[in-house]
This record gives sequence, C-alpha cells and structure tokens, in this order.
Amino acid sequence: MSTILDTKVEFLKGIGPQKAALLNTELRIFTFEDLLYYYPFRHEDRSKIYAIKDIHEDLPYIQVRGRITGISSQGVGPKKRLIAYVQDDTGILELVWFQGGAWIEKNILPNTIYVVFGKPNLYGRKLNVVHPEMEVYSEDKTEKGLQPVYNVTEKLKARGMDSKAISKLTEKLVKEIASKLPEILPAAIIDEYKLISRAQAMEWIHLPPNAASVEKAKARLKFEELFLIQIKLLHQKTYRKIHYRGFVFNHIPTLNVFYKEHLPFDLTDAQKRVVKEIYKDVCSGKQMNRLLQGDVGSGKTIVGFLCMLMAIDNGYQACLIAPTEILAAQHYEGLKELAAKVGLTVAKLTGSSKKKERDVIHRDLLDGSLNILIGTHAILEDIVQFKNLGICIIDEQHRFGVAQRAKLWKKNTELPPHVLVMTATPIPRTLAMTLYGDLDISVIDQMPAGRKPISTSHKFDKDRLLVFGFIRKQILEGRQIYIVYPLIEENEKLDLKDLMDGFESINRAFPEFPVGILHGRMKPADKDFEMQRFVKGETKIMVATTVIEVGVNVPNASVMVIENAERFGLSQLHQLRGRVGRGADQSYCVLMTSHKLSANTKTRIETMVRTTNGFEIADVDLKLRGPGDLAGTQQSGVLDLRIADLAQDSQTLQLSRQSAMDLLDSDPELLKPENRMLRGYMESKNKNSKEWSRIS
Ligand SMILES: Nc1ncnc2c1ncn2[C@@H]1O[C@H](COP(=O)(O)OP(=O)(O)OP(=O)(O)O)[C@@H](O)[C@H]1O
Repeated sequence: MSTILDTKVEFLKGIGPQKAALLNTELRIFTFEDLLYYYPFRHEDRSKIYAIKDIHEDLPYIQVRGRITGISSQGVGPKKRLIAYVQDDTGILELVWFQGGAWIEKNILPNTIYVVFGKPNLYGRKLNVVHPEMEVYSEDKTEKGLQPVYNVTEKLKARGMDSKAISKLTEKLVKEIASKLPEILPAAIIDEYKLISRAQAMEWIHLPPNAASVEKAKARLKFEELFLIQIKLLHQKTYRKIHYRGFVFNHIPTLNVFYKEHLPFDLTDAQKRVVKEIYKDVCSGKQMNRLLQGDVGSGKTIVGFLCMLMAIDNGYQACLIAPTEILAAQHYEGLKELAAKVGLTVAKLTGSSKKKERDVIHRDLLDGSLNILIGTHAILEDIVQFKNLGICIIDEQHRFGVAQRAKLWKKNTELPPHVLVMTATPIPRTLAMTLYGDLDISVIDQMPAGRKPISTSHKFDKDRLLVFGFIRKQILEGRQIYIVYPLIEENEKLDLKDLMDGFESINRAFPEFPVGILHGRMKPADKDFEMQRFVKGETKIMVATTVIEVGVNVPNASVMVIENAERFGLSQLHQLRGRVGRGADQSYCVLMTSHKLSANTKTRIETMVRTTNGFEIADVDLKLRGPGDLAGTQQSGVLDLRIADLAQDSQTLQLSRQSAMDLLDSDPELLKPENRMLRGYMESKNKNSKEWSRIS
C-alpha cells in the first residue's frame, strides 16, 4: 500500500522535474519520505547578534549587524579576492569572497546596514569571515530564531539549491504532511521512554520553535532510527533460527582424543567457554551464524580447529577462509600439524595454486577424502565443490561481504554450512550490536597464561640511534624484529620508496644480521618465501608494510618498530602491535613519529602507550574517528545512520535494543493490534525479504 510519503519529490510545489533530478542524484532524495528524513546536521541560533569586539575564532558561527564601510578588490588571477568591511559600534570586521566576488561587488550596497552571518577565521592575526551570508537589515523583519542547516553538495549550491533552499522545501513539506504522519512506534514504548510523536519530531527537527524542541526531536528520531535497525536485525535472527535448519554434530570422538592427548597447551577458560557455546549451537539443529571476537593473540585459531573437528567427526568437511595468501599459508602450516596428530587431511587453495594442485583438490573435495580446506577467496569460486561442507570458518569478517557469504551457502544443496566468523578487530560493543545484531557473538576475553603485556614507547625520529641500539641487543638475545612502514594506496609510490629507503638504511645499520622485506606488491610466492625465512629465524629483521597487519604469528618476534606511526589509525596500530607478544618473552613496541603531532595523533599515541586492551582502544578510536572509518564498516550499509551517532548515542542504542528484544519476545511477528503499525512499516521497508512478507 503506498502512502503520501511515497509521493515523488517532484510533486512538491516548487520542485519540478529538474530540481527533483538534482535531488535524486546529489542527495539520493526521491520521495517525500526521503526529504522528510533528510535531517539538518545542525541548527544555528539566528536570534543572537554579536558585538564585533566579542568575536573570536573558536565560535562556530557569528551574526553581526553593521554598516558596509568599504569594498575593494585585491590580488590578481586565481588569488583575486573581494574584501568588504562591516562596522558596528564596537569594531570592524573583514569579509572575504574568493570566487563569485564580481557578483557581490555589483550587488552589495555600500554604506548600508547588513546582517552578516558566517564562520569567523583567524587569518594571520586578523579575524575575517569567508563567504558570509548577507541580508540588508530592516527593522520590520522579525529576528530569525533557530535555523536548520542541511548538508548540500557544491553542485547543488551552484544551481541555487543551498541549505536555505532545502530548508524552504522541508518547511513546505512539513506543513503539508507532518500532521498526517502515522505513528509507528508502539504507544507503550513512547510512554516508557517519554518520546514525542513522530509527527511532532519531524516538525521540530525541521522547524524548531526553540532549542529544547530540537533536543526532544533528536531524542525521538535517534531512538526510532536505532530501534528500527534492531527490530530488523533481531527479527532476521529469529527468522533464521526458526526457518534454517542446520547439521547436527553431536558425535565428537576425535575431538575428545585430540583434546585429551594432543592439545599443545591448556585452553584458557575463555577458550573453553567459547568452544562450549559453539558446540551447543552445532547440536541445536539450527544453522549457526556466530561471530568469534578475540583480541590479537587471544588464541582463536585453536578454537576454530576444534570446531572443524566437530564437523569432521560427524562425517562432514570443514574449510577456513583467510583474507590474504600469507595468512592462508600460515593457517595451513599450523593446522596441518595439528590435523596430522589425528590423521586428518588438509589442503591449501589460493589464487596462486597451480592447476595440477587444484585438480587434485577439486577431486578430493568431491569424493570426501579431503577433510579440511584452507585458503583465500579462491575457495568461493563455483568450481570448488565439496562433498558435504559442514562448517566454514571465516577469518576476519571485515573483508568478507554479504554476497560472499551467500556464495558460501550455495556450496551445499541440502543445508547451509555452519558459519563461524573470527575477528581480531576489537569492535566496541555498541558497534558490534549494530553491525552484527543478527549474529550470535562469542568473546575470548582472556589471554593465554604467561603472556607479558607488551611494553610500548613513543620515540621521535631523532632517537633513532637509541632504538637501533635496543634492536641490536634484542637480536643478540635471540629475538627477532619487525620494522613497519605505512603503505597507503593514494601515494603508494612514495610510500614504496620510503620502505625501500628504510630497508637500505636498516641493512647499512645492521650489516651483521640478515634482513628480509615484505610488501603488498611482491608476488605471492616471494612473499611466502620471505615470510618462511623469518618464521624459521633465518632473517632477524623483517622490514614490512601493513601486509603483516593481520594474523601473522611468529612467537619469537619480540620488537615491533612502527615508522611514521602518526599515519596509522588506532585500531591498525593495535593490530600491528599484536604481531609481537605472542610468546612468553617480554615484547616491545616502539612508535616512531616526527616532532610535530596534531592533538588527535597525540591521543592515539598516548592511548597505545597506556593500554594494550583492544576494546578500550577501539572505544577511543570510535570517538576519534567515528564509526564510518572503522575497518570494514564502510561496506556494511548498516551504518548509514541519518541522525544517531554510535560514538555518542551508545546509551540510546542499548535502550532501543533492549526494547526491541522485549517487544519481539512478547510478539515475535508483531501481530498484536498495538504493534500493527510497526509491522506495516517493516513490511513496506523490506518488500523483497521473505521474513516480513508471509503475513498480509
Ligand atoms: N591457551 C593457550 N595457551 C598458550 N598458548 C596459546 C593458547 N591459545 C593459543 N595459544 C598460542 O598463542 C598464539 C596466538 O594464537 P592465535 O594465532 O590463535 O591468536 P589469534 O587469536 O588468532 O590472534 P590474531 O588475531 O592476532 O591472529 C599462538 O602461538 C597459539 O599457539
């Protein structure tokens, strides 16, 4: 059933097809609903007039009333700019236009009183306002109150569709339809959380009478946004649980033998707990979709192996998909050894596997003689068919999209395999809830016994000799060293040169030790070769880029030097640091930076020095960068939030999740009369998904 909200935006008075096309392409606004949900990103208080003497650069925006005392054009060519001066009783303020100056010059009236609005900047030692909004002052005009400010693109601005124009459109729309907006949240929830109605919130976010109303509107709309996401994810999860059966692996003789006789160490309590959680899942008759989160080095691999045994013990095969060839190779080496102890077969399949090897793998997979396949995304190719894939373990969810997951499900005709996603990226709780609300989550929150926390220090480039001395001492004590350089795609060439220069200078500084090098541009076979030399201890120092970021496991490596540490994000620094401290020796991480550090960089470096707790680090990262930048979240789509902010609104997220859970507990299909509107809304938003379409 379509409603007034589905009306195409061009039918709003004042828009028409051309503007509508622009709104479509620039802001993805197609319907009345899209426009209504296109919220202002802030509100400006336009009732306040500042005295020019009180203005300083830290104010986000100012409004002054004064006379234009002079206009002049300065500079030539691209540096040409127009300067005007506005004066009130307390001082003079400079106004600047870089482009469009000619138009202003013609239209601005000297000696006239204007109301000027904009952001103050400090230029040299003088304050100015660049490209201010100008309006001739008139006494009969009432002062404006709070003004919504909308994000618009340069293209829209160039066509006259600036924030003000959008504001006029939303005002019209709100006046026309807000009162007709049906409520979608159940009344009990509105009461419990003291929310205002949807109609009221829409009116106040776009046309706020005062600051308090903006806050109320935001509270309601944030809650609604997060609540609807949670309802969707949780409903999906229950739907899957009810409708997707899974293999039952309740027979575990090999696992028991391995556990009693071959386990190389005692599992930590956290590992044991997680194995039990997974075992419960695979005995339940439902398909498992579980996320296994564990900080770097917490021992996820062995847990993954035990899960593979559960499948194999029941006559099924297992596979593990790693994000890179190096990691696939490493998992292969490690797991091959473990599997051999209980007589199981393991093969490795990556993009660089030879045709002959592939043919053998394809054959052995199909006839069931191969128990475990380890590899990269090459495993997903259609040609790779299993006899009966029971479980798939995915290392590092972040490089693994929804489409790939779907491919995996198609590997079986009978039932989908159980899926265990392992990630070392510490995802803050709030984010995990939003991103993975449809997965069950297990956490290994304990490090193996005997690990010493990595000691981290910050050094400036001038301390390099000192750092070199320390490296030498560590190597002489039998340890190995990583030296990591940033390699960021945009200026890959320059970075590569940095890395090569670094490699040379390390070779010069340490002529007595063999040094290896590893970077993403090398051929997989060369990478593998270099990595193996380091694993075997033949090279003492590994100069590398972030290709070693995830998963590389060389317990004898005890020092990690990170060059240009200011260029890495916090989570990335944490991942890198996790490459050391994997054995019983004391390990060290040295963050090298130049002298000048921004406030943000300082916080990152200080956080790294202060703590090794991945979750604490992830929280700081979330606050510093916002969720959009956290590894992998870009592709997820879940984070296309319009108004809520996961870094700031974690409490609202928790409340909304709890109330979504309670609601679905009491009415899983939202069929009670009081939840009908919500059900209707979910159906209309998920027209193509089976889960909401069974009941009309
Ligand atoms: N319970 C344990 N006791 C002692 N050592 C352990 C234990 N569990 C794992 N280890 C060892 O700790 C090291 C790290 O384990 P693993 O490689 O599984 O970590 P991880 O969680 O996969 O970390 P990353 O995400 O960084 O790869 C390995 O050398 C592994 O053998």
